[in-house]
Amino acid sequence: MTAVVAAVGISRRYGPVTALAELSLAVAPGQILGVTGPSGVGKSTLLRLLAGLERPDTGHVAYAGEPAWAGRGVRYPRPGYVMPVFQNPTASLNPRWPIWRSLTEPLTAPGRERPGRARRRHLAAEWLARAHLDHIDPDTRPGALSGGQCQRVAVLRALVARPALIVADEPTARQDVITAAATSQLIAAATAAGTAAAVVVSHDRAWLAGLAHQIVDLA
Ligand SMILES: Nc1ncnc2c1ncn2[C@@H]1O[C@H](COP(=O)(O)OP(=O)(O)OP(=O)(O)O)[C@@H](O)[C@H]1O
Repeated sequence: MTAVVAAVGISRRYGPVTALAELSLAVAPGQILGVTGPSGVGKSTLLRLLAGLERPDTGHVAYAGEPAWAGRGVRYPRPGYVMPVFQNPTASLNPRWPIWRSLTEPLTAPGRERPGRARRRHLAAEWLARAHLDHIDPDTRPGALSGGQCQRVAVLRALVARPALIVADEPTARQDVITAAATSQLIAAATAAGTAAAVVVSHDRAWLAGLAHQIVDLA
C-alpha cells in the first residue's frame, strides 16, 4: 500500500544545530504515527518536514509515492492534502475572525466548490457538535475561548476539509484527561475510514499509546 507520507534519511540543520538526523519512516493510510521524546530532540522539526513546511537538507519526503520537493517548492497531490495542527492554536485561529470562519476556511481552498457564508456557519456548528463543543457559539472570537477549547477548534479546523495527512504538534497540550480523550477520538475518527493518516507529537506517552498504531521515540 502506498504510504500517505514517507521520509527517507531526512535531516535538518539550523546553523550549527542538527535538529534532526537521518530519519526514515512511512505512514500508511488509516495509520496514526506517534512521535515522542524529550524537549529539543527534533519532534516539531520532523512535523514541519513531513508537512512540507520546510525542506529537508538531506533525504526525501514523498506524498502518495510522489516526491514532495521535485521542483522549487513543495508539491502536494491535491490542495489540502496535508493539514497541520500547531502547538499554539492561535497560529491557526485568526483572533479577528469568528471561529466559524477559521474552522471552515480550509473548505475555501482553490479547486473546491466554495460553500457560502450560511453553509459555512452551519458546517462549523455541526463540527463543534461532533467535538461536544456545541455550547460554543460559532460567532465567538478565539479570545473568548479557553486554551483547551481553542486547541480543539484548531484540531477540528484541520479535519473539516478531509485531508490525507494530519500532522499535530502537542494537540492536547492545554487539555485535561477528558478533553484529551475527546481529541483522540476526533483524530482516530478522521483516520478510521482508512484513507487518511496522522502524525501526532506528544510528551504524553500514555495518551499517545492509546491513540497511535506505532510510536517513534526520538530520544
Ligand atoms: N527555526 C529554528 N532556528 C534555529 N534552531 C531551531 C529552529 N527550529 C528548531 N531549532 C532547534 O532545533 C532543535 C530541535 O527543535 P524542535 O523544536 O524540533 O524540538 P522539539 O523536540 O519539538 O522540542 P519541544 O518538545 O520543546 O517542542 C532545538 O535545538 C531547537 O533549538
